[in-house]
Amino acid sequence: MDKKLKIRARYLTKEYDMMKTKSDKLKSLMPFGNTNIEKFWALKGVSFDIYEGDSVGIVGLNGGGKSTLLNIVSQIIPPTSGELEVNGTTNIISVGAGLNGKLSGRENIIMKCEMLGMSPAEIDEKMDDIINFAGDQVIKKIDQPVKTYSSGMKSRLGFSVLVHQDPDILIIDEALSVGDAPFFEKGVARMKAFKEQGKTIMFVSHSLSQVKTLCDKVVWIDHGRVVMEGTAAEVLPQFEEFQRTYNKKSKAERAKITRDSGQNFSLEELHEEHPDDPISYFQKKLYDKPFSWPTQGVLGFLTLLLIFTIVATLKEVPLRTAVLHPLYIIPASWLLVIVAVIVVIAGIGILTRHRKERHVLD
Ligand SMILES: Nc1ncnc2c1ncn2[C@@H]1O[C@H](COP(=O)(O)OP(=O)(O)OP(=O)(O)O)[C@@H](O)[C@H]1O
Repeated sequence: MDKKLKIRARYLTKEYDMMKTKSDKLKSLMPFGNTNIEKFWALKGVSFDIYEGDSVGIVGLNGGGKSTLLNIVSQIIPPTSGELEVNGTTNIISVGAGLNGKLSGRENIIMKCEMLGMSPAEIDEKMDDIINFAGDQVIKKIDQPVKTYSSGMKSRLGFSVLVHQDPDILIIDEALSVGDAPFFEKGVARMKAFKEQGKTIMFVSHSLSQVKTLCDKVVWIDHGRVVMEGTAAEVLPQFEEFQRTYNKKSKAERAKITRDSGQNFSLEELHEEHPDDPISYFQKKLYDKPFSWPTQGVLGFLTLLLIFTIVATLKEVPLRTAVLHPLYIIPASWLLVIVAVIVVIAGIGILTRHRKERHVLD
């Protein structure tokens, strides 16, 4: 019988804003300011199919895009473009993800279990098992705020909640790397049990021996692209060889490779590489598109009109009179200030754009 397709990814991309200063953060909140912020492509067209019962390891160098990919598959963050189909309920575990630092360990267990649709009676029944599985350190601090836990303790707590659920697809980011040997063995035993039940697993780890133990397929991602996929025996030796060579490069060389690779990418080029696939795979999702200049102009005009109407209403001046004689409602000195502010904002925009272009050319 054919295995069911669980996850189908086509040309997933992710573009992040590189917010370096407070003003970048402010700009990113405004529809008009976002276009000047430096961008970084963390994923550049990742495609794969994962079937029921597959246990897939995602390997790659630091910053290769593994966590970004898992967060997209778990639907925690949206992709910039591409198509994702997930058939089944997913659950992600990464260091501290989804835990609230202000709540105690016990309250976090309740919160996560409720979010996963468990009833209070079910949560009560599983509570002791979850706490015990997380290990001695967590047991001792279970009624203290999670912000006082080490990252390893947070991860073990999250992992323990995960393995006491019944999701179709388990998505695990580095969770097993932070435990001691007994925790790792318990974790591996649970994962193997999940595998035997036919669950689908996606697993990110820097420990290649963990990947070898748990995964029958491996996808190697480097600088946002799939380099190779196959069995652990096929992929891991080549990845290790690549890792050895890469690690010989200086820190500066590695930083340059990452920076260049994050910037030298466009959706148009990706489409040119795959001309037979639907154009919709290579278009930014609506929420990721910056407003075009004409749209920005129309929105700016409508905003000013709204402010004008509000001021006219507050001053009880009929709108027609206010339009014909704007100085009735806005004193000339205010007008001067408004014009000056607009000129300064436009000037800063032009200057930062000019600086950014120079920086890219340098
Ligand atoms: N929110 C963000 N804003 C800007 N850049 C980001 C953001 N999150 C990740 N990045 C960048 O995207 C790239 C991929 O990051 P990601 O965490 O997905 O890689 P990774 O393979 O999981 O890395 P590691 O193995 O070190 O955990 C990195 O260069 C990272 O600096």
